Amino acid sequence: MLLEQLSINHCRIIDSAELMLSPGVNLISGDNGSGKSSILEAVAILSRGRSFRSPRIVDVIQHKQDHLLIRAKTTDDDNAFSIGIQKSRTSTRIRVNQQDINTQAALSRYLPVTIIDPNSIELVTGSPSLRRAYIDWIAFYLFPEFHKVWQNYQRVLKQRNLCLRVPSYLSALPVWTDELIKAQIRIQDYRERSLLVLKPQLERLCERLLGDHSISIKLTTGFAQAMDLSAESQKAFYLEKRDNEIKSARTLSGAHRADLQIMFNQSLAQQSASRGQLKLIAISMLLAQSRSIDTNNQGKGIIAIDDLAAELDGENKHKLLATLRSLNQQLLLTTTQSDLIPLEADDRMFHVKQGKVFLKNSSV
Ligand SMILES: Nc1ncnc2c1ncn2[C@@H]1O[C@H](COP(=O)(O)OP(=O)(O)OP(=O)(O)O)[C@@H](O)[C@H]1O
Repeated sequence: MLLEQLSINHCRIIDSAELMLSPGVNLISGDNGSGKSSILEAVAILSRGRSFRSPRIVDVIQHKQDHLLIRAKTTDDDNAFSIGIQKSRTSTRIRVNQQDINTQAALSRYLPVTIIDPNSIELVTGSPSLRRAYIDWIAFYLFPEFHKVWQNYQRVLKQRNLCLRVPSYLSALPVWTDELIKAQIRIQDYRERSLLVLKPQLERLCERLLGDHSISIKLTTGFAQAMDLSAESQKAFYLEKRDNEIKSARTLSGAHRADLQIMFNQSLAQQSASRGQLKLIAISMLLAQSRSIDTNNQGKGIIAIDDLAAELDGENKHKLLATLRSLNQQLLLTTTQSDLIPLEADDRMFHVKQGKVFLKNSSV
């Protein structure tokens, strides 16, 4: 999938901008506060319905405007798509090829963007929900049916929690426990399969970016004790924990508590890696995520990096840029340094000044 054209209206400092993008490197340079990150924010909103910087859309909509509008033209093999999202404080309108569609997931299929920003380190150090979202993103793009399986799991979990919370629903607990058991066996299976695809990509990228340090990654099941996930074992487990769960009024174990355990030189990465190393681990994980969905090696995933140079020393920056070039994927890189990466024939350089975007010297 390639992002060919991006048009942004009323997104933070950007009133209106249009970018014709290269299939290779797109370098977006400008001073602090000029609007570089706002461009990536617009791409994120189109790809996943929300910004990576603020959970509230009201922060992103330009002051004195009541909505933002992001549109793009994308291509996949021989097909071209025109996609768009309009968001106000209270509503969202999504269009694909001139037709209104109902769900963000349907839009996301057209734009698999992996975003790396200075907070990406939280993928390693932050809450397990970030790592579940990370592995589920791969499953979403690799297995078209995964999204339905995931939605079903959320629905069943909600119902089961209701049984645990409301005494009059308690009699339905065994039914929803059985449903939950079935649903999480499926979720775990998709996650394991995604991890199998991810692992070799991650090993390759870590070798390039972290040299001799060893990295390994393991999926935990969301159950406190080591147990197999067979229906019988889960059933016995939930029966034993029934009173505890009723007291807590929620499901305490299961796929919604799963995690990825990231080991760095045989110790937990969060506890043993330096900040620079954590950043490189997170970048390796995110690049590997994007590589994982590119099963036919056609450059399917788009990689967007906000403030690439932040916190990396010269040598690591150099290694990262060489690695990015070798991936053969579309790249959107923001930087305050316009000479960050030597440009090649097909590359594009955009300059952003006070929310206006210029292609080299001409306004686009
Ligand atoms: N809702 C908004 N409406 C209008 N302008 C906004 C809004 N939110 C933030 N801004 C302004 O937009 C700019 C933020 O731009 P952005 O973060 O994209 O800059 P940047 O070039 O990435 O900066 P840096 O290099 O410092 O990260 C700031 O000048 C900020 O004051």
